[in-house]
Amino acid sequence: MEPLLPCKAIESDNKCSIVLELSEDDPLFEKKKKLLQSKGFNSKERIIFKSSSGPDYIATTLKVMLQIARIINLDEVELYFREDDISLAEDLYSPRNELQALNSILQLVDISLCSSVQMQKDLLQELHDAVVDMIHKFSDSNSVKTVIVKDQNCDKENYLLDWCEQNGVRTRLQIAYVEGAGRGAIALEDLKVGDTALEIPASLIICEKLVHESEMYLVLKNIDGISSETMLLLWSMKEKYNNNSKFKTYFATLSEEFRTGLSFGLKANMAMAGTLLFNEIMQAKQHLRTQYDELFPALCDAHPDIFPPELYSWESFLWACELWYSNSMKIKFADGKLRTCLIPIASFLNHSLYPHVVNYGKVDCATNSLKFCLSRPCGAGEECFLSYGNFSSSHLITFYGFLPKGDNPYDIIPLELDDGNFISEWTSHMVRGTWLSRNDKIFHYGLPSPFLDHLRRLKTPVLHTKTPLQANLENEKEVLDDLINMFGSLMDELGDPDDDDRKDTGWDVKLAIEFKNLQRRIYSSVITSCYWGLKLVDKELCKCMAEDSLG
Ligand SMILES: C[S@@+](CC[C@H](N)C(=O)[O-])C[C@H]1O[C@@H](n2cnc3c(N)ncnc32)[C@H](O)[C@@H]1O
Repeated sequence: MEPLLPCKAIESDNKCSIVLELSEDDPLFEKKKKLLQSKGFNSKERIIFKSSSGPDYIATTLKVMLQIARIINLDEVELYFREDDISLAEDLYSPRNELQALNSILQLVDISLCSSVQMQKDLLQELHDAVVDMIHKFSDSNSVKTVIVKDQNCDKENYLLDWCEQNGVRTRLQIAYVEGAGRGAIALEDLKVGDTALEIPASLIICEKLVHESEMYLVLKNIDGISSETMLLLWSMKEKYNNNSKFKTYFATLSEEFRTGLSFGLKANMAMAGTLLFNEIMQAKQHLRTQYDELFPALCDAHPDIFPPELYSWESFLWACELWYSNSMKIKFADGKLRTCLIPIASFLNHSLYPHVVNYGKVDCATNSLKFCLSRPCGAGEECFLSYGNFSSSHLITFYGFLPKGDNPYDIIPLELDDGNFISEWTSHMVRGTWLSRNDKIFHYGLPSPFLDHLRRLKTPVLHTKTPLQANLENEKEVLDDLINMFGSLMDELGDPDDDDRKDTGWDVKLAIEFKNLQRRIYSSVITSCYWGLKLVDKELCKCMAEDSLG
């Protein structure tokens, strides 16, 4: 769930003002406040609209609001990699940020619409339409074609859909197989911004309540430190085989194998050696194995009637882990508690870097249901996507088993550096593919400024005999040379791409090699950008020396 923009609207007869406020609870408050100030804004800004303002005024004012809302909605990675070069046309940070910022403004306008007098209503409606128009324009320029796989049977899914509808689910989505992602949810009709694509009554959400009602709870509640997630996992291992289960039709739609990184075989493990993915998968598997060994066979030995040994093998445990990792959602219930849940139908929604549904995860107290409302339009026949979160590809492969299409801004390489004991805004540094940057100019080279600044400060510029600019440029060359060496060594550690066994068509080996190639591509983009940077710096140095020799 993404945070909602903390804004408030204030009204008076023929004008209204909207307050955009950066919450002091935001963990990135100081950094965002500084950025807002650098653009001439405070952490709390009131924007005034008058009914006689006219469309140009509305468009210009919305632009200002968007600038503020974008900063308020930045996440840590976006903040680290932001490019504040004034020569860049727009402060566009990422599709995620743009959609979140626009929707946060829309939400605020809509809240004000509900409680305003007629004159303000017209004005706010105009504002609402202008924001929706901006979302449409942005959506059109980022749309992806849906390819439905026609010859796949969806009987089980349709059966589940019927059962859910009989039990209060309202859906404007149908289930179909889509290319490269198993099943997905397809819009049955044109859906607009704000429309509810899917509504699930709380009674159909699978959560800890079901464990509490089962006989295994009497045993599990006495285990020190066991989490409700682990209890649910153990419950689902057994419930899957329960013919009288309320959720029988749901369990019938689940795959026998999930094919996430947790199921990678030996060859795939070898193929991804040296990558970030290898570390992530090994750590996760080790953690799960320890957890399993702490519980089994002890539970089966002590309570074979409740935990039949044939249902509680390591393989079954891993299946349940993959189910919960790849299909669960964290939901806030009416009592204010956050619970990890499985949600029939909603779990057919695939992930996208450019999702339709951004804000979800809170049970609506008025209807006691969970609503999936659109943050951007979704046309009839188009696949409706969620965002599972701002995850790197290694995380998505480990816990979900796929590499997302398109440029993932969260594919970062964390770097361990000498901290140089500098007081800095950033305590850790990272890089990502420089193709994601829009600034390849001198002193930028597509690389993040906090990282470059850190490296510059690690070097001591020679300032005595040369002009400061010349000294800076020489310092810059050393930084770039160091980077080329550093990323050259990292690239070598990944081995020769020709050694990757591309003939092996196993799904896991394929994914492992795809990831390794992604990591190579990131390293290679950094190296290429540094060589480009060296050229720019050399050119500038030549200019400097020519000017010096002219006196
Ligand atoms: C919550 S389920 C979504 C429904 C799933 N496609 C199915 O057939 O059950 C999550 C799983 O869907 C698949 N998935 C989700 N988004 C995907 C994407 N963008 N590309 C490929 N596979 C995706 C992955 O297998 C992931 O573990």
